[in-house]
Amino acid sequence: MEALDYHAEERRKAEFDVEEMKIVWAGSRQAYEISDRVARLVASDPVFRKDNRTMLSRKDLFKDTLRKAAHAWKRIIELRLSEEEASKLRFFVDQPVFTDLHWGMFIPAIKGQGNEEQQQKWLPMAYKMQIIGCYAQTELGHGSNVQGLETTATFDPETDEFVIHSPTLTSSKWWPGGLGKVSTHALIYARLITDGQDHGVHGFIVQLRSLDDHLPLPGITVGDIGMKFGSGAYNSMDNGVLRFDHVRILRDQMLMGVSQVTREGKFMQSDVPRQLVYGTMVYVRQKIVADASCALSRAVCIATRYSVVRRQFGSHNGGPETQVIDYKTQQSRLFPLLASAYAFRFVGEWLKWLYTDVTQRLQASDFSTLPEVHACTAGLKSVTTSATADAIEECRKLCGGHGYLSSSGLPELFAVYVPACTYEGDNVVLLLQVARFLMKTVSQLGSGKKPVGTIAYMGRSEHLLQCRCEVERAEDWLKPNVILEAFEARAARMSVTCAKNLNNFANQEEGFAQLATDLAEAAVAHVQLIIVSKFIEKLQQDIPGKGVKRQLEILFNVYALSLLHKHLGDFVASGCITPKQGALANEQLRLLYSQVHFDNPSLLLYMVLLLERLLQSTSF
Ligand SMILES: CCCCC/C=C\C/C=C\C/C=C\C/C=C\C/C=C/C(=O)SCCNC(=O)CCNC(=O)[C@H](O)C(C)(C)COP(=O)(O)OP(=O)(O)OC[C@H]1O[C@@H](n2cnc3c(N)ncnc32)[C@H](O)[C@@H]1OP(=O)(O)O
Ligand SMILES: Cc1cc2nc3c(=O)[nH]c(=O)nc-3n(C[C@H](O)[C@H](O)[C@H](O)COP(=O)(O)OP(=O)(O)OC[C@H]3O[C@@H](n4cnc5c(N)ncnc54)[C@H](O)[C@@H]3O)c2cc1C
Repeated sequence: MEALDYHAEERRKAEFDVEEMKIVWAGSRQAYEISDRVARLVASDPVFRKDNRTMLSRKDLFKDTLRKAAHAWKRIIELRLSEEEASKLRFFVDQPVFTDLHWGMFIPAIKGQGNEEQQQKWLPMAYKMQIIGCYAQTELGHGSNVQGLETTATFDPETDEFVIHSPTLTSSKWWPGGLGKVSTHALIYARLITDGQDHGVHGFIVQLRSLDDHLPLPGITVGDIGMKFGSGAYNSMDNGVLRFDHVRILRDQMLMGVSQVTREGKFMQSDVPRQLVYGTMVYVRQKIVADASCALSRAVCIATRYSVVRRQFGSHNGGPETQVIDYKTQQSRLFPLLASAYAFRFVGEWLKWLYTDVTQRLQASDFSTLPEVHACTAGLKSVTTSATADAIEECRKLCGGHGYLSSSGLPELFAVYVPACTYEGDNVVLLLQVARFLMKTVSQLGSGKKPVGTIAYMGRSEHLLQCRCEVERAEDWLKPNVILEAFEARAARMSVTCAKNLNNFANQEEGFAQLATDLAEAAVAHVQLIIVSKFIEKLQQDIPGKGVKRQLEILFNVYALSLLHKHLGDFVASGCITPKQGALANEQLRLLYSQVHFDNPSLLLYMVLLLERLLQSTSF
């Protein structure tokens, strides 16, 4: 049977309503219709072709990218696409490009950290793309340590200006996307200095290039930092280097939404947390979680199609060889990745809600959920991108030799995706931020301050430290409450143990440094609990369509039990489950794999419907 006939056969065998499942994946019928419409628009437009990307030189790739970006903008205007449709179109063009940063960071930063006048001045030009902006925070010497940035912005009361300067080689801005060739402006993060006093890092809008001839302005040295990982991939982006030699800007070019400098040069810190200067990073981190589910679903689509079509060994009496998807080892490697794509999809939907909620609260000067939002966005960005990067590599291996061919789509997908573990915050550094939040929560348990939200379980830690999971048979692991309690007990015990061990150190900072690895692991346990709990909440919603909820329940159990199996040591060490119960969980997982198999190609193939037009380079 031809591969495509087989796919059609597999779809027909689906035990669930594939059309309804597409809507679950998209988040709503409207979102699905927009995605499908824009995906067809991109796939049918030869300008957006991607199959030649890995064969182009860096220069031709960059020209091709600019051509696509210009064509995308033209189509957005011609078709009067909405902001959501335009964002989808940029996403489906699927090539790192300067507009990612203009729309994804430069504009959000002005909206989040600029005052009303600054938004009115800069946003209309940015929306019309009369100016192109980038987000220039990282320097050659500092990326993770934002408070270590060296670029200076010194207020000159004589002229009512800031002098932007790069005092050292390591203060050179290094990495900002869009900086190397395209951006006319940058959002520069620099040390604010007034009257000799250093007020820490703040944002400044600085023009880099002339709007007439695009040449760098006086005092500006700017360029591209060169080839990056792999051919094609992120080389379509002009990540750049930038140095300032006493460049003067007007005082009103400091973003004044969070803090201000008066005409007299007085620094005014509004009664808002200084960390709002980090707000754009929080915004992008929550977007990256949803993006992880998309990248992961692409890789899993490719690996599933291969696994369904590929046959190897097992022929009897000249009959067909065995489909590799029937091998238990292939299933145990592939199906948890399929389940993870859904898990990240759903937690990404929830995180978008959490971010929207905190944005509304901030407008009412309610900062109460800011710490939790920081911990959730940092932790989920870290855990989902690390898992997705590993999963794309696993999908390459699941496809045998073909997975290493560019035409499989996997090498390019891997090369474009893996920097997500670094940009918007190194994943370990972000886990340590989560750990800081967990330790602060544990330290306050006796204070009467009741933990709420995603950390509420910590308020039940006394019970959780004693609890024993009620599992006597494999099928007991199919109960969401049993799984949830196991994950809560593991997370609570790992955090409480770290807190106890920290008390053995006279100096908390020294303890934190010595126990950093344990703290990072406790952070992962906390974040995985969030993902599991949000999957359960999704399943508690009304999910229409024949068999759709049943399939999602199977995927939930595959996701949770494969994690439990992978981290069995943590669970057993926390005392909440016994080795025998761990073995029963693994037994249940094996049973689940056989159920996922019969529907798996349909589950995945409908995602292929949405994405195969985009994976034009996938040739098998
Ligand atoms: C290409 C595909 C893209 C997919 C995404 C799709 C769409 C996205 C849209 C657009 C983006 C497009 C492309 C994205 C791709 C590439 C672009 C990449 C851009 C970048 O990489 S920008 C630079 C990113 N850099 C970082 O993330 C730096 C990481 N470091 C930090 O954040 C900070 O240095 C730190 C680690 C948090 C430490 O900060 P520090 O001031 O020293 O604070 P601490 O002393 O550690 O803590 C003090 C206190 O503050 C709290 N805190 C810290 N951060 C925050 C925060 N962000 N919000 C709220 N609260 C915060 C912390 O918890 C402490 O609180 P305590 O109560 O414990 O005191
Ligand atoms: C493709 C790409 C695009 C980017 N785009 C932009 C952009 O548009 N704008 C921008 O401003 N930046 C951008 N960046 C830069 C990016 O934000 C930084 O690279 C990132 O924040 C990591 O910082 P770093 O490079 O200093 O890594 P480092 O912090 O030097 O990390 C190196 C190692 O040190 C470890 N480490 C560091 N601190 C600690 C600690 N306290 N405890 C334990 N371990 C630690 C890390 O875990 C890591 O293993 C981009 C980067 C890439 C790769």
